[in-house]
Amino acid sequence: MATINRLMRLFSWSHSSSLASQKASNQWGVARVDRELRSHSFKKEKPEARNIQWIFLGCPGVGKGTYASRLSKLMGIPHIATGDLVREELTQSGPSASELESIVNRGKLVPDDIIVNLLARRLEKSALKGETGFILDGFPRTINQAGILEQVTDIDLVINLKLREEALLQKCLGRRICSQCGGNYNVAVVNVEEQGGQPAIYMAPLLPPPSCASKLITRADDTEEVVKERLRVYSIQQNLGDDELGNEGILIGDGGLTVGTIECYQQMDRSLGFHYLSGTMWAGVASRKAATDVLFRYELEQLMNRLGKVSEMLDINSRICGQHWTQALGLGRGRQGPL
Ligand SMILES: Nc1ncnc2c1ncn2[C@@H]1O[C@H](COP(=O)(O)OP(=O)(O)O)[C@@H](O)[C@H]1O
Repeated sequence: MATINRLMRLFSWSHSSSLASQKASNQWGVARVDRELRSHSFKKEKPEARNIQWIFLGCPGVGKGTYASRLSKLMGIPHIATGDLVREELTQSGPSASELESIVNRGKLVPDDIIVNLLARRLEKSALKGETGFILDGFPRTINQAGILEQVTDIDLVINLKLREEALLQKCLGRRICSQCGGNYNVAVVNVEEQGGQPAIYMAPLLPPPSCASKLITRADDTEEVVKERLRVYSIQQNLGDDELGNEGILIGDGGLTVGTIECYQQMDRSLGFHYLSGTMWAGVASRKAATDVLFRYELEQLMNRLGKVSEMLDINSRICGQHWTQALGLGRGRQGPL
């Protein structure tokens, strides 16, 4: 049975449950997962029988959504962003939506039980379509979420992206969405000076086509005050996890890959199994701006075509990753709280 189906057996408990009833019943959590696990056989699937299961983590504005959605299109694997699931939920009317809206618009994290339930519903849709893999974006964000995911999936790769706070703030404030087609753009020209040994960062804007230009809207939680709060919440998670995040393992990046640099993309390529092509891809790339442009111009398409079967990719990944991602996150040590 597909991994997603196993996830669904675990996650599906009340698709119609409201925020209030979920809170009242307080029935979601690791204890419940443990109970469910005991009543089912959760034999892990053979990697060759399913598609990839990757995770993109990183601060608000780091670009994980952009990168994940591009990979998703290229590989034909669903891109599941928990932030999008939350925003979809906000379009529903009712007391749950307004309570959720107040959490999101204050820059806080949505409680684990709600986010897990939203994810379960999304995965059920995937399962009905016969999809067997995913690129998860923005989940897990707490140790509890990571523990739940770990119990029901075999995560192949976790990519942890990072960027200096000045650049993150500029990127979040520059984000725009086309109210008609839903396309994501960024009007900010990110230009952060070199400081204390940290390299300068330049990122060109990602401008909309003329057809979207007059229909751009800004997310309600992308105001300076809320972005700063989201970055603060995220940095608490990072600080708690940094000692483990730096470990070599399936969680790639030394405490996170700093995006916007050639090295980041090279390291990401290697980790995704593209290392044997990096020499060709990066030869002659002279500046950071060029590196960013090259990455997106290539769209990784040619690389993916040459990469071949998913099983081959998994094999490459397992050779790279000496340590399981939960170990890298310190889950084995009974830690609780945010990542
Ligand atoms: N895994 C999660 N756990 C808790 N809350 C989440 C999670 N994913 C998304 N959210 C909520 O949705 C909001 C928007 O998420 P997202 O679009 O990923 O934004 P960003 O990464 O830019 O902060 C978050 O600020 C948070 O309130």
